[in-house]
Amino acid sequence: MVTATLRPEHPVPRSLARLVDDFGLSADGDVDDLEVTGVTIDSRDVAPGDLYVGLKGARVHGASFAERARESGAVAVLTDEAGVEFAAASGLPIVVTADPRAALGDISAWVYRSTERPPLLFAVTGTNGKTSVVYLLDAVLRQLGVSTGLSSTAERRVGDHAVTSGLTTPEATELHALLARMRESEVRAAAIEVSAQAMSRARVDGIVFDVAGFTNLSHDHLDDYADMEEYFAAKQVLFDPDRARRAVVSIDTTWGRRIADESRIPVTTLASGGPSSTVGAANGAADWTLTVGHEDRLETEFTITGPGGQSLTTTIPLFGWYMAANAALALVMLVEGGFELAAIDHALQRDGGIDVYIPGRAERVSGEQGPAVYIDYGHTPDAFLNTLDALRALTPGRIIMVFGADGDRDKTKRDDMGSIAARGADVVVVTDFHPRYEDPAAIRATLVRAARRAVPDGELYEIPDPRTALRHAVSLAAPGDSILYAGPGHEDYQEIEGVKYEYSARDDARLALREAGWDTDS
Ligand SMILES: CC(=O)N[C@H]1[C@@H](OP(=O)(O)OP(=O)(O)OC[C@H]2O[C@@H](n3ccc(=O)[nH]c3=O)[C@H](O)[C@@H]2O)O[C@H](CO)[C@@H](O)[C@@H]1O[C@H](C)C(=O)N[C@@H](C)C(=O)N[C@H](CCC(=O)O)C(=O)O
Ligand SMILES: Nc1ncnc2c1ncn2[C@@H]1O[C@H](COP(=O)(O)OP(=O)(O)OP(=O)(O)O)[C@@H](O)[C@H]1O
Repeated sequence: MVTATLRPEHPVPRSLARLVDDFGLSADGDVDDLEVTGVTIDSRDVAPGDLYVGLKGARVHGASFAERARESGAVAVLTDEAGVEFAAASGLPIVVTADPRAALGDISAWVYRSTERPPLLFAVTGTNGKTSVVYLLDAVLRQLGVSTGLSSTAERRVGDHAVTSGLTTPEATELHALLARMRESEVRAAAIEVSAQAMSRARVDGIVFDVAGFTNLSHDHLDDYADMEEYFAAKQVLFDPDRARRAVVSIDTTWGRRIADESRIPVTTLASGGPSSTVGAANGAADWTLTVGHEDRLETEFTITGPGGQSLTTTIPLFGWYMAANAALALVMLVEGGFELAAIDHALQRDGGIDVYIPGRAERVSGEQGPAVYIDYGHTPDAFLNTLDALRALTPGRIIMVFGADGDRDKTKRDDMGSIAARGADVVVVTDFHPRYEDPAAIRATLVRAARRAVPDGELYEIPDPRTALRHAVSLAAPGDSILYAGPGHEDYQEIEGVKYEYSARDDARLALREAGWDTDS
């Protein structure tokens, strides 16, 4: 599936010969009179006037798509030595550099002039909470009257124009095009989600963020990284002076404490406490602290208190300590980005709290009557721990949890996911998520085994089809109960053996509720 990208609508042509000179590249073919108006690494995304970059991939060399790129209007190819042979048949001039991926950020910035008058740039990294913080930043900025842009796992957005995202963090070509589009649209501030993979694969190269935020670090992606230390190191790079000017770091995990201690940029710390906190407010050493006030299923009240006793009390229309922690991080990032706390307070009081919608994050799809049903994007042990802990405090009845695990992704987290679900919920329904190329029965078996080991006599069902699993959960639920369907979040597909089948958990849950005679949110 190729997703749409946002590019400048009125690109300014750049001389290819000048690019070759400025970057010390070698050219095979005549580049003298050529101009480029864009750059992409995907032949399916080529626009007329593009420089097509053929990257060596895990499956195939991108240069082998040069002919397709030419048919779509590419004017030249940039590739490595190995790619020259593949690109030759296209007849396009070929520009060569030893490591095109390493050059991609700077070259994209040059083509799109994206570093000229950029918006105020916020970056958010961490295992869980990145998307949430990005949406929270965006919401408060809008409430302050600022024109915004964002890049998240769910969507890329410039003003009110949005497209669905492919990756969490776009490749450098797409990201610089997005920033150029933001400049065209007079966007003043942008929030960008930065994954560890993005740092490891040079996707945010060529950008210096004004404020970088760190949420937390917990078990995930150990298919990509050898261990937690390597995973941490990938994220820590964001807090170097050539990547970010200043940082706001949650020190709820010891990893955050390390970033705060080891970083060479100014760091403001935040302590929120909470169930997975390993440091927390208890050590009293943070610049800002979070206190959670009244909580119910519809909103959470919280206070942040900072240097000199300055404070702000507000609400988010979401449940859970962890969402308040995400909001606190967003607010402190805004303060570090130059917005005055008093102005933020004024806007939030005027609007009755933070006016945010985060697609598929603890999103309630049920109505007033019947069980509460939440669709969530949680797919890590720590996400399970936090959402279940928050839900327990708000659920007078039973918690029924429906979940599966990603195929072809970190298998080592499945045991913890199964056992945390069994311990935190009253009933678990194990189902299929995205099996990809793995045997779905084997994925379920691991989750079921872990759940049984943790709670041997727990109520557990194994139902492969997610639609049937959800209906079974609804049939078990009564008013006062909560159903937490963790995994699919905002997604509108299920991926099986390379094919993405249409499936929206949010829509299906609404349908299942109506079938059972309960009302829904819409
Ligand atoms: C493991 C990994 O990172 N793979 C990425 C990699 O794929 P690949 O090396 O297999 O590429 P390939 O299919 O061999 O193709 C080689 C080149 O040919 C190009 N191509 C390919 C086919 C075609 O028709 N035309 C074409 O031009 C491709 O754009 C690519 O440049 O390059 C592709 C192009 O950019 C990425 O889409 C792909 O990300 C895959 C989809 C992926 O799942 N990545 C994950 C690990 C990831 O990055 N995740 C993080 C989120 C983590 C979180 O949950 O927090 C993220 O930031 O999204
Ligand atoms: N601060 C937090 N601490 C722990 N878990 C959280 C936190 N914020 C969100 N979560 C859980 O993680 C899930 C994913 O949240 P979110 O999408 O904001 O994180 P993310 O870092 O963007 O993840 P991804 O990159 O996979 O999209 C949520 O649905 C929730 O279950």
